[in-house]
Amino acid sequence: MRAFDRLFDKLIREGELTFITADGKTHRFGKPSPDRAPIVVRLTDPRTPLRILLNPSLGAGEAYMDGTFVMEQGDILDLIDLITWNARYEIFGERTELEARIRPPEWLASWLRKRNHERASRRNVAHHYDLSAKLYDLFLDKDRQYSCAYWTGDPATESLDQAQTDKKAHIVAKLAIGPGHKVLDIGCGWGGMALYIHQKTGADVLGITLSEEQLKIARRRAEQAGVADKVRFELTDYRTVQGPFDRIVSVGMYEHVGPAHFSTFAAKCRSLLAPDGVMLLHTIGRIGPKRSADKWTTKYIFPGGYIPTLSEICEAAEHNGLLTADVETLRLHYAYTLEQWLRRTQAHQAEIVAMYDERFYRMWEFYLAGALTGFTNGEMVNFQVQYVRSRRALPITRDYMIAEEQALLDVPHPPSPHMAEMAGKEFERAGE
Ligand SMILES: C[S@@+](CC[C@H](N)C(=O)[O-])C[C@H]1O[C@@H](n2cnc3c(N)ncnc32)[C@H](O)[C@@H]1O
Repeated sequence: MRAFDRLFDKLIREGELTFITADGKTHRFGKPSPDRAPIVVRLTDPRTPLRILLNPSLGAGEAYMDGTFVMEQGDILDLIDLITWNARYEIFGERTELEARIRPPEWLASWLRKRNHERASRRNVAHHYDLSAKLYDLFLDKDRQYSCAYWTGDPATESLDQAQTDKKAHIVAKLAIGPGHKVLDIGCGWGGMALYIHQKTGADVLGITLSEEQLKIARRRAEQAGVADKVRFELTDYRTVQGPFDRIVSVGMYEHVGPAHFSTFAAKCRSLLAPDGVMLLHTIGRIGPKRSADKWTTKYIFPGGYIPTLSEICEAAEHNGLLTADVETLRLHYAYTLEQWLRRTQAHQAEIVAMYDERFYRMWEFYLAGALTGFTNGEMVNFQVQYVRSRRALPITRDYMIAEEQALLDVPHPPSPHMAEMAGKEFERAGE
């Protein structure tokens, strides 16, 4: 237990954390804080401290799933928040002494990292997205957007549905889509973005996914909306889709690509994009140095997952003829989104346990709580990166984005003069 005590002694400075171990002993760390209620965890299996030392997130995550890591005071979000808050400057992301001694260094880990070839990608996607659609209904918004929402109002009172609608508008505005355009949505999920694009712009859209469950639902939605000839969905890997497309959008999919394939992804998008085309990539990103995803997450939640840094994204684009026209960092939007997903999951605990079991429920709760703190205390943000092939593909200022977004949201706003310039037409300001 000495190494375990040393680890938490070093780590917990603000707030109070107590472990009660299987032998009934109490190990208290940190000090009381006016901002944080004390947290008490009972470890019912004597092996858990060692498992945590060997690999903190894997050891704690598995023990939490197994029910041998029991929250006696506070919930799992309070605990992960306390740990990641304290760790944010000191040893965040560094290894425990024991872990460092037995695990390969980062260069070797990244060399050994599994490549997401096509068969592996299909298997990885099925692991996560072919879970029951009912599970996703319980915690996502009505349109089943499974990516960071865009909060324009007060996140305490704004609805998740509104923030997800605003996300779609924010992205589509950056694509400057016209009615005759052909649009590709790489990683289309349950089809919400593709249907929105067609409904708002009249463009033809092809959405691709590797999840059979998502495909069935997306196709059914297009049929029910009477637009199945305009909004098509295919079970296709990004590497095999055929172009060209005037616009490409990819939201929350790049996290599945993996660093060994960033260049392939960029080259493929370049080859699919028309010469005056525009692409918008929306992905979770890492603000610290390159690092593999943690072991618990890749084992239980996103096998093959990898969170890119902005430099990795940009390097792949630069080497493959995609001009980065615009970058936006969404710093806290995913924290607000994940908080809603976590609270909804917790509110539906009984249904989720009935659908799967206690262990699955605790796994899902641990996943969302851990992800949330990644965006509040850790190294996670969201990047929206806009690409073009030609520097003349878009207006020269960003005004068109604001005008387009407001038009999509039906907010009265004078259209940007650059929109007319872009369309090669005389601009007429409404009322003039
Ligand atoms: C987090 S979901 C995002 C879904 C949707 N864009 C959204 O925002 O709700 C990731 C999507 O990427 C898709 N995906 C992952 N790897 C893929 C690949 N190699 N080719 C095509 N789609 C892939 C998954 O099938 C899934 O639809």
